[in-house]
Amino acid sequence: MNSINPSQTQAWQRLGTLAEKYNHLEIKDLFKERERFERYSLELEDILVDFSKNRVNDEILHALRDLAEETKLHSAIEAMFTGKHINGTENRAVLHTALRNPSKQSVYLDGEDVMPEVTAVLAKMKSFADQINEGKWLGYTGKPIKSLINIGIGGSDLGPVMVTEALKPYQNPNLDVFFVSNVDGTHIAETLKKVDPETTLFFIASKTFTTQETMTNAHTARNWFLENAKDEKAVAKHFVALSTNAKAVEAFGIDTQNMFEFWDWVGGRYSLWSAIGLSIACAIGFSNFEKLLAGAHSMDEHFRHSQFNRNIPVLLALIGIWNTNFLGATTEAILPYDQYLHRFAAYFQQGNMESNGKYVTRNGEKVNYTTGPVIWGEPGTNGQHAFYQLIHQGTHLIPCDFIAPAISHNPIGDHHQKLLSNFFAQTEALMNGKSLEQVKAEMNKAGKSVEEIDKIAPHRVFEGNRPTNSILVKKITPYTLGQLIAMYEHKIFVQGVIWNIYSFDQWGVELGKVLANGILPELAGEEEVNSHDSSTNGLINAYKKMRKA
Ligand SMILES: O=P(O)(O)OC[C@H]1O[C@@](O)(CO)[C@@H](O)[C@@H]1O
Repeated sequence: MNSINPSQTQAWQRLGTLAEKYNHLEIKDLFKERERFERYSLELEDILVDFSKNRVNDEILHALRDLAEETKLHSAIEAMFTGKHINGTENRAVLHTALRNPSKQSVYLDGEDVMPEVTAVLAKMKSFADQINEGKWLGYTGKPIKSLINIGIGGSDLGPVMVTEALKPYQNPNLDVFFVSNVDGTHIAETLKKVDPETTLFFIASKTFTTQETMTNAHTARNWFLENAKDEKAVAKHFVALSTNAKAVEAFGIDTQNMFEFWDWVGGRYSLWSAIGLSIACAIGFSNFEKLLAGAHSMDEHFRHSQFNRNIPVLLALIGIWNTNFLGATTEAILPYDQYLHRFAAYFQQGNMESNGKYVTRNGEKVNYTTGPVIWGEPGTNGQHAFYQLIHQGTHLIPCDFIAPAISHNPIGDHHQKLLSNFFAQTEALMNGKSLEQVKAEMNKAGKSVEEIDKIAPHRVFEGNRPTNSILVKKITPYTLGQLIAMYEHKIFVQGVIWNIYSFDQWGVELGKVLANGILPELAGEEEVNSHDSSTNGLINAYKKMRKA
């Protein structure tokens, strides 16, 4: 993969000049062009992406596309889809796109077609999910499974949680699905209270099968189960493993027949399409899981074959780079106006921040520009009553992605229309704002005194000119959700290429874990700890003192 410092490209220099030239560019003024919405929005099947309410014009977009060309984005896209080892520090390919390749057309990795293995695992997942959904997978007392508990964390949890929540309308009503991720004993304790060991099946989801939280929870689950079942042989009916590490699975005591494998070329935060998605396939049925894959594949094809000026992930990525590197934004909000999508932003906290939260380039040098943004967000309209004050009148520039379905799964009265009126109004308000003159006229009309107007009016001014993208989806279905997730995956990929960083490793999560493993034994016993700085020593010793009191 090419390793070009973006800040040294002509396009980047040009963009810097344009940022000065258009320093006072007002989004609302750009709408003097009647066709702006038509020219600055794109559709892919039932998804409309409107990026017209951004501080970009044709000149800026042209320079952004030049940046994509100069940083060799085309060849980087092909390198990913064709199994090149683009995860440079781990010497791995990045082929989550092969997991959603319905044609089964060959995808070669180091000369070997990966599709036969992918197809075999999907077939095994289908067989298993069908047995669960048809009540044919029986527990140790002969009862069908009713409760599924996925034990995993990070990419082995966030994707299954987000998707099963987003697709709850498609969930088998005879199945309860739970997710345990936190090593805080409360998480598994509260979950086990809700289930019967005779009818519960555990998914131990871990790419490495070594993650401290997951293995701790898995052993707790196994002990709880055996306290009831008494017989080790019963484990095989109630535990399956989703992993790349057969040796560790066997050592844990799960029959490798009950292991659904995936591969090191599937990143954890890109793994919901793999065996990690088994809890999804069971919850919503395998045919819906296939639709999820098909939606993602549709976005893959769009991304791989569309010209950059008609390419949704590329344009979202480039506008994000304009906001981050030339307008100074450091965070991005994802605001789904859909309660079922309440874990969507959380999912892309890992997806984006664990991919592009990097400060060293692929050359091993420290970057001289900003890279991955902080991702956050909550469903609308709740966010409007929590943090929209800052988005509208704060000192931070916060680009927002507003997402909404045109059709609700729960059309109760006029609820959905009220939700959508807010969805449409917020981006309009963030763009247009409200001037001092408008505020004063309103207050004057309301009969406010001159003193009150002079005192209060400045606080009621909205500067506006705050950039947003609006993503309108006909309905959140397995297919459209697959498209949405893949859209963001590819946006993140494009930004990583342009920022010249490795988006598919996560060395930054290691140090804390190693230090925690060192502190763990120090917490036992009563002797004072003095092996750290005074703060860490002080905290540990205070903890010990509190426990004694
Ligand atoms: O699936 P596993 O191997 O248990 O890893 C869980 C998560 O832990 C990490 O923080 C890596 O250590 C994430 O990248 C990953 O998704």
